[in-house]
Parts: sequence; C-alpha cells; structure tokens
Amino acid sequence: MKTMDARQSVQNLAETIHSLLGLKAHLTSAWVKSVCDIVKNLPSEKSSTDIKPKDLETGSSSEIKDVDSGTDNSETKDKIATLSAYINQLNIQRRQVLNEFLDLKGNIRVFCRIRPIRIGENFGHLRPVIASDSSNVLLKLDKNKSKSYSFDKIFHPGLSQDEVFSEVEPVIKSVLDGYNACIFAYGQTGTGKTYTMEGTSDSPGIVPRTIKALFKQAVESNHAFRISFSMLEIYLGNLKDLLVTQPTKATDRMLPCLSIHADPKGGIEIENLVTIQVSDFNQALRLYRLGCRFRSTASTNSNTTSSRSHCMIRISITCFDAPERRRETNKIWLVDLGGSERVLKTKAWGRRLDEGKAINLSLCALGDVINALQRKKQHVPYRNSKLTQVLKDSLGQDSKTLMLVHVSPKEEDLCETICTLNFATRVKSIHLGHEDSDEVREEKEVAMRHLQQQMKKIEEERLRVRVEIENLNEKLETLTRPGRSFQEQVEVSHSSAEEPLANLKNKNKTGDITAAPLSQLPRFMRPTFCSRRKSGMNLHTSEGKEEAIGRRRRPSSHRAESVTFPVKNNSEYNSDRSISRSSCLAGLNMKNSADYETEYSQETLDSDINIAAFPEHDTSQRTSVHPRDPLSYLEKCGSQKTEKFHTKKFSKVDDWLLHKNEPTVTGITHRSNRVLAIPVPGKKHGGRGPSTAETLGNGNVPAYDYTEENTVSHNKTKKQLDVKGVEVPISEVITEKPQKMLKDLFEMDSREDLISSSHVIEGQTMMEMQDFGDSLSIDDTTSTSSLADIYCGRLNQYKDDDEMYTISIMQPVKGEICCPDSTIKHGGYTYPSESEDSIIESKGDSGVSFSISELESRCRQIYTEIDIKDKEKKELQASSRLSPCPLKLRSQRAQMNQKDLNVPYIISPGSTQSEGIYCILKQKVQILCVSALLGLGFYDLGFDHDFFQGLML
Ligand SMILES: Nc1ncnc2c1ncn2[C@@H]1O[C@H](COP(=O)(O)OP(=O)(O)OP(=O)(O)O)[C@@H](O)[C@H]1O
Repeated sequence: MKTMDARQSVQNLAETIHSLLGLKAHLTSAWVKSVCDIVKNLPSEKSSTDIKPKDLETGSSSEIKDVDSGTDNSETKDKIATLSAYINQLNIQRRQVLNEFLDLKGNIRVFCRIRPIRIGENFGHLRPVIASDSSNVLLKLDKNKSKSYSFDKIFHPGLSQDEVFSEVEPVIKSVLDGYNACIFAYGQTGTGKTYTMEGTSDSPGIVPRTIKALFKQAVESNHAFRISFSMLEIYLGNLKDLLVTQPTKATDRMLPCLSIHADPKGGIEIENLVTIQVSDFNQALRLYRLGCRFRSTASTNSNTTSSRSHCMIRISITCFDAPERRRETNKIWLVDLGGSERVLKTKAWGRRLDEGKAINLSLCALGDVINALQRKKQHVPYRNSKLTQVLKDSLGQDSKTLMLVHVSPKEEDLCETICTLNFATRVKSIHLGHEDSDEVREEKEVAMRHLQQQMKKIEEERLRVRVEIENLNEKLETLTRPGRSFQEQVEVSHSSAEEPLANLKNKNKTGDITAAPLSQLPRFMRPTFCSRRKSGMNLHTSEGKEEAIGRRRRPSSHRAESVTFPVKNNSEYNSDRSISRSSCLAGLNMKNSADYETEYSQETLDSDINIAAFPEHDTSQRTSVHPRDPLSYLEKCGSQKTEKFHTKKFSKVDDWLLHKNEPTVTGITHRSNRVLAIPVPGKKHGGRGPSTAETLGNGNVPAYDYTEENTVSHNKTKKQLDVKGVEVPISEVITEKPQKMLKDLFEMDSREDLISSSHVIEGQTMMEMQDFGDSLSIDDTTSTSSLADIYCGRLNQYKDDDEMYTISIMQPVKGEICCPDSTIKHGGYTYPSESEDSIIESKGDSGVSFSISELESRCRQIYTEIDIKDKEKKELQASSRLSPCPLKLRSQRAQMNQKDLNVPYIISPGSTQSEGIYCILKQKVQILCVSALLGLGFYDLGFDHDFFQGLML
C-alpha cells in the first residue's frame, strides 16, 4: 500500500511539474530544472535502474561496469535504461560546464581574421597588419609607430577554415543548450567575410559547418530536436526573404511584407519570413544554396563579387522534452554583413553608392547599439536599423555573440583596417565592461583550462556510454522483434524524461531527428491542455486528435511550422514593429495584416485541396497555387498524425525547391531562371554562388555535394547532370528556353538554312558561341532565334581553350538598360521605386559581363551580313526595305549613342509578301518585341506613329 502511495505521488508530482512547465514563464528555469532533477532521482519502480548520485559524480557506476555480464533480456533492458538516464545526467553536466566556460570567455567574443595576400597583390612597403600572437594583432601605422589590438583569437592568413570553425564550435554547442546566438562576419569590403561564412566547395565556411555540427550534436544528444531554416537579406535597409522568389513583373504576385515583431520579453520574430523545417544536413544546405542564389552582389572596384546587403541565416531549434534547456525554442543567426567601404575610395555611384551608404549606415547603427550596451545605457537604439532590430535578442546579454572581424593585409587599406579594429575593440569591451587586471585574467584562464578538461572527460564518458548502449541495443535487436530496437519499446514505459538514445540512433539512420511522437514520451512529459495553451505549443497527439490551439489565433502566415516562437496576440506586441518596404512593393495589393492572414488561411485550404487532389509530381494542374503553398502543405502535414507528418515532411524541402522551378505555377519569374552563373575558375571562389550544376537554368538545386571529406573540384562541375539526368557540359551556353511566342515570331523568318545547331534540353536552349579576342562574336550560323535568345537577355556562357567566361546579360524589361560602366545592368521594371531593389544581380550572377553596345553592334553586324547575303541571293532592293528604324533609348548613354543603335529591319527575303501591310506589320511587331525586351519604351521607338501609318498603307 505504501509503495502504491509512493508511486501515485511520484506520478502526481510529474503531472504537476508538467503543468507548471506550461506556466514556466512565471518560474525561473533554475527552479524547473531543480524540480526535474528531483523527479529524475526519485526511486522508480525498478530499483535496479537507480543511479546513486555518488556514481554519477565519479562517472562510474558499478552497474554500468558490469552491464555486459547480463544475459537475461530484461536485465539488459534495465541496464540500457540505466545508461540512458546516466547519459542524460552527463548531458546536464556538460551543459553546466560549457556554460561556465562560455561565461568566463564572455558573452560576446571577437575574433580577427587577416586575409591572405592574393597572387599579384602587394602588401605595400609597410606590411601593416601582423598577427603577433594568437590573441594580439600589431598594426604598423608608419615606420616608427605601431598599435596593438587584442582579441579573443587572431586567425593569421595561413589558418584554415577548419581551425576557424574549431573556435566557433562552443557557441554552436550552447545553441543546443537553448541559448540564442549570433555569429557575424564584419569587415571592409573584399576582406573575406563571405569566404569565412560561406566558404568554397573545397573548404566550406562557418554556415555549412554550423549546420552540420548542429545536426551532429542534436543526434548525439539524448533529445529530439526540431530544426528550421530561414534566410533573408537586408538590402538598402529592407528585409528580403531569400527563400522565396521576388516578383519581377507587375503581374507577379506581391509577396507579403516581412515585419519585425518584438514580444514583451524581448524575443524577436519576423512575420512572414519563410521558415522551413529541415530533417538533415543536406536539406538545410540545399535551402542555404537556394538562398545564396538570390543574394544581392555586384562588381565593385574593391571586389568583383561584392555583397551588397547583409545576408542573415536563421536556424531555429525547438526541443520540448528538455526542461533543462535555456529556452524551448531558440535560434542562431549567421550573418554575413555587407562590407564597410569608403565611397570615395570605391568610387561607387548610382545604385552601388546607395548600397554602400545603406550598409555603412546599418553598420553604424550596429556600432551604436553595441556602444549603448557597453555603457549599459538605459536606451539601446535598436530601432535605428533593421539589422539591429532583427538581432536584438541575439546581441549581448543572455545570448552568445561571436564577431569575426576581417581585415585586409594591404597598406592601402590601412585606414579601413584601423576603423575595423576600433569597431571590434568597442564590441569586445561589452563583455568585459572594463579591462581585467592580469591577475584576474590569469585566474580566468586557469578556471577555463580546468573547465575544458572537465568537459573533455564528460565527452569521453558520454562516448563510452553511447557505445555501450549501441552494443546492447544491437544485441537486443537480434533477440527481440527485428526492425524495432528495444529502446523504442523501452522509451514508452521508461520513466525518464529523456528520449532514449536508441530511438535517436534509429532516426539518425534516416537523417531524421525531428521531434519524436509525443506518444513516445513518458506521460508526465506530455503537455497538459493547459500548458499547451499557455506556451502556445502546437503538438500532436498520437491519437491524431485535433491539435491544441495556442493562445494566439493569428495564423503563422509564412511560417512553415508553428514551432518557432511562442505565439502572441497582436495586442501583446509592442510598438516595435516594422515593415519591409521592399517586400511590400509600395503597398500594391497591400492589405492590413489581418487581411493577409485571412487570405492566407484561405489559400492554405485551397492549396491543400489542390495538393490532395493532384498527385505530388503533377504540379501542372495546380494552377492556382500560391508561392507559399509548400509551406501551407507543411502546415497541413504538421496537423496530421505524427507518423504521417514524419513521412511527408521529409519531401517538403524537395517540394519547396522543386516549386522554384515552376514559374508558371507560381506566376513568378524565377530570377535565377533569367540569369545563370557559372563560376570562373581563378577569378572568384566557387562558394560565391551556385555552380552550373546547381542552377541548370531551371532553378533546381541539387543535393548538396560537398563535405569536408568529399570535395568537388572545379573540373567536376564541367559536366553535370540536369534534373532529368541528361548530361550538360557547361562549356555550352545555357540559356532558358525563350518565350514561345517570341521564338515563334522569329521563326516566321524563312532563313531555315541559318538555323544553328541550337538544341533544347528540357526547357533549356543550348547555344554555342565563339570567342574572338575580347569581344563576343556570334558566327554566321547563329540563328535568328538564337539572336532572339540574346535579345531576351538570357545568360550565356561560352568557353575557349584557356578560360571560361561568364557573360551575364540581365533580362532587360522596361526602363533603363544601360549603365555607365561597361557592365550590363538590369533594367528596373516600372515598379514603384521601393521595389527596385528586388531586381538586382543575384549572388551567382556575377562574372564577365558584356556591354550592351558590344552585343548590339555584334548582333547588328550579323544581321547586316545575313541581309547582305540575302540581298545577293535574292537581288532584293535592300535600300527600300532595310531602311533603319531609329531606336531611342531612355538611358543617358543610349541617347549619346543613339545614332549608332539603328537596328536594321529583319525581313523575310524568301517571302513573297515582302511588301505591303503584312510585311510592315511583321517588321513592326518584330522590332517591337526586340525593343521591348531590350527595355525600350514603345513610344520612344516611335512605334505609335509608324505603326498607325503602316496600318494605313
Ligand atoms: N582566408 C582566405 N583564404 C583564401 N581566400 C580568401 C580568404 N579571404 C578572402 N579570400 C578571397 O578574397 C576574395 C574576397 O573575399 P570575399 O568575397 O569573401 O570578401 P567580402 O569581405 O565578403 O567582400 P564584400 O564585403 O565585398 O562582399 C575572394 O576571392 C576570396 O576567395
């Protein structure tokens, strides 16, 4: 009877604790943790699973040692359970030690990386930046004067990405422990920020490594994590989601605004930011690559592929069954800041100047925030820039912040280097508050060394126990039902709050480490209805009952899963809310947020019906699918039974990526369908943008194909398979298949003999070009349809024996087409001005660009040559028919060269109707199409006048 009572009380206690967990906002985490510890250490039904505290302290249990001696199944099961509990205790110990360690190091750490000198570059006479030791950098100001800066770590130019990441790793660990974190790369333009964050295929940077480490550590831990991925950029002060295609035409559907919310507790959420749950490293990496393709880059005097925005990757982590974590949901931001630059030096102007100014302004705001934090001011000016608003809950205080400052080794960059190092010093002093004395510093170092040793011991012990559990599991699996590990059976009845390891191991085999079904959790760990309401958790019951509705009734809009942040009622948000103008496209189709949400929830239903009605692969029928549909689908999956959820969601990242290939479905032109980028070996690092294989003209992002062990050389990218498995050699020009109507129009031309070897592979027209010297030439075999391709503004790439070039021709639509430099820039579509920023070169677009005039003159030449041949053949009176039509361009340069830009009429020599209304009409329509695609205005062409005159003939 007594035993029964004791059991009952333990059970009740567990329930009580769980209810309290739902109300834990009012409790300290330390309290919850200590109560949980008490529960875990209470005697359970099976006394054999008890772990004496003494054993845990020493890390050696007599029961653990003789665990192999057990021959009986049930005894082995008990021992596995014991080991599971033991490993949980080790996890807790490890967290505590790591936290102490990081606290000693400071919640903001600053590293400095010195870029290596490139081939052909000079340090200058001074050789100004020298890493004097692992934490000091010496800056030579002149021959006699130098200044020393000290940081947490200095990475001298020779250090590898591996070595850099090893210093970053502790922060990643604390993210698993529930801390918010932010790792950002700061520095002058061209100093290697993107190299550090993104890396190359040969030496991946911090972002891919972090994702990998997070998944690895999540698997190794004894908990079930749910990991979500988002990516945005702040361009010209506006937020832009990098996982969704930006509208490029007036007819494209407007994207919802990204708005920043701050809850009363200071947590930041970005409404409408796409958040996709990822199950493994590859999925996350594919999304990352997708996002990288949409980044805004441009060629500047300092860097051929300069980032013109702040690129921010958010990885959210949720774990419901680990009360000892700092938060149920936390996040890490990985930020590649735009490069600070002196506009006088870079000589930027126009848009580049605006971009530079916007970057500098937001970096200033970051500095101000840091300064205010440092001085412990009451008011921290977070609201001065979007960057600081977004990072508000991840800077200083309770979060772990790591800043990687990048400096150039060159003398000519000395001024910028001083500015950068001063900035970094300001940041560094946040956590110090004041400079520590030598004694204090030494004490700290001793303590840190001690903690490191402790951590190492714990890690080793953890590994040992894991191996033991694995062995026991294997043994049991052969004894018990095949295909299902004992751990799975144990965990249902196991009274531990932790998910058993074997289950995680099994998940690991499929790469799926997301939340385990709640039914597998011990009963007392399952949330009560009350706690779910309170915490806004969106959990599913094993019985497939309707999910508990959180306090917030507002749909989570673009969020793929409602796993991210505690949902709040609108009224609970404070006024710290901002809306990205770029996303709003000047308020076209703008509705208030409530309207949006309503609309979205309806669309979710529509799309769900669509998806249910049509097979997953048959996307062609989903005509009304909104770009957000994959997410809607995810949400729908999320509300289904857990097993279904698990099987479905795995394919959802693929679905999301695949969805990008369907501009007709979404009604949005995929920007990278317009422009492909092929890395130029030796000109820039491959990590800058996707390789040909990644884009292949259809927006498909292939599986992530590099690892630290298995790297892909540039050569490998010379032949890639497309989506359908067809080999696509990248030496050929890859363009998107032109719009059918336009192509048809040009094919009305009867010069069949001139049709080149253009061939089509699954929506991509392959076109060969020849390279004559420095300029682009198109040989006589180039068909008019291929010329149409050029005029359509597709990216073409060609290759000669020595070098591979990338020719990027941004698709001109309306508006300006010319830029003062020799690079073709996109024309701004006649969007409201706020939207223009959505149409800039994407990260992967850069490469060798040709001027429009070069291209035009070559094309004109071809036309002329063709026409001369035709004239000889047909003895036509060229003068009467080839009367040039004066083109008027809007841009300054175009106006300057106006007289040179007379494009001859394209005529049909074989046509019997070479005169009269048909011919004129055809000519007009052809010119109209070509010119419109070149971004010329109809009126500027004089089309209205001529056209009507022609009609009257
Ligand atoms: N540690 C390094 N090792 C090798 N190459 C490097 C390193 N750091 C930078 N580079 C090279 O320097 C060039 C410029 O680097 P990167 O584009 O990363 O600079 P950035 O700071 O991101 O510039 P921006 O702010 O303009 O975007 C690249 O070609 C890159 O490969």
